[in-house]
Amino acid sequence: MKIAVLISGGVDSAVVVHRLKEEGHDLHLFYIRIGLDNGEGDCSAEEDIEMCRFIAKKYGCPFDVVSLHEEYWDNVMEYALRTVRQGLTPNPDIMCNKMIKFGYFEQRWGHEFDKTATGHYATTDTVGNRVYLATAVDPVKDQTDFLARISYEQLSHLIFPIGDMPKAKVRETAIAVKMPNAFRKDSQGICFLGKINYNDFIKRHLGIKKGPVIQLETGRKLGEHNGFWFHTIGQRKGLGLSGGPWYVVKKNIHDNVVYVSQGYDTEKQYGKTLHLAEMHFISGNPWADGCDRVNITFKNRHMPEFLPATLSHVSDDEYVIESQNRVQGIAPGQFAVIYDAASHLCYGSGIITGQNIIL
Ligand SMILES: Nc1ncnc2c1ncn2[C@@H]1O[C@H](COP(=O)(O)OP(=O)(O)OP(=O)(O)O)[C@@H](O)[C@H]1O
Repeated sequence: MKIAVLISGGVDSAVVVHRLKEEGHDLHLFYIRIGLDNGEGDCSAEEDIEMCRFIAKKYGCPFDVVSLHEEYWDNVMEYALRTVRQGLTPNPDIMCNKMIKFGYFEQRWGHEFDKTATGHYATTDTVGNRVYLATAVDPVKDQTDFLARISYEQLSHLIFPIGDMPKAKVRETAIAVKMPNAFRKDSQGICFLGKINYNDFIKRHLGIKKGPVIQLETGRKLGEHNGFWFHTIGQRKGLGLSGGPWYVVKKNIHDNVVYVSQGYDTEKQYGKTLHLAEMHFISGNPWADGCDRVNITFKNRHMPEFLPATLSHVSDDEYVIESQNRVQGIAPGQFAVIYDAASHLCYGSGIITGQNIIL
């Protein structure tokens, strides 16, 4: 098969190259440049590209560096800043996969190949005659949540050659074949948060606007913040308050107020009901005959646990998740990713809406 391989210079995609080459495929490697404005966050790119060159040479594969810098800025960054400005919590990694890696890349280069491969920890499964996104063998490394917004067409063209390997095995393989990046640290989310100082970035684009930090239960002013856009529901660190722990539990965007609640066990930071809009099912709605309290599992952020719950379709654009257990930090704007009850198939995702943000 002719396969385009997206490589980052990291160990996972390097092992993808090794595996596919061993299977005898015809590979073309691509590194995507996604620097931010002013080159922000792109300092490691040259080092990464050198690593990719080395891997391409080692395996005798053609290698290209392609730029999607502007597309990244116009789509992912624009979305992230717009979302933060609205007081919501964005997920740039999800958008980067949908719009950049599997959007523009596919349109311009990937479509010329039989498949596009990445080092994501995910698998696919066929049920009936439809392909579904499915979870990785290594539940801690599973990255299906970052892929939960891609289209069926995108999914159909993708393969995830290391999704059936535990991370430890990936590293062992890299060491065994003397991959120069075998001991490289894992990156944390590709696109944005892992590479730059998030607060500096937000400050540069949205500025500073002082406002009060108020204890929700008592209405007492505890301090000042620099703008609601620096704070997200469920946040604990970076509030600068003594006598904590303090959690952000509510925001008033209109008046620039951040509400906090004290203590590990404060009920205010938990909820069991999540309201979702803009539901997207990757391989079509699995409950086309009706979705009323069907058993599912879900994630409301990137984390190893799959939370048991039920899902109901309550109106045209609204779905509701009722979680069995209380969920910490339900942040509007974030994606709730929907899995089957066995946490095997990833059906898609909806965007969390909520009452803890006053517009
Ligand atoms: N700049 C890039 N250019 C091309 N492909 C990329 C780039 N960044 C990430 N990828 C692809 O997306 C996959 C997932 O990226 P992520 O940063 O989450 O990976 P990771 O688990 O640290 O993997 P790796 O060890 O390969 O970097 C990578 O394995 C790679 O296939």
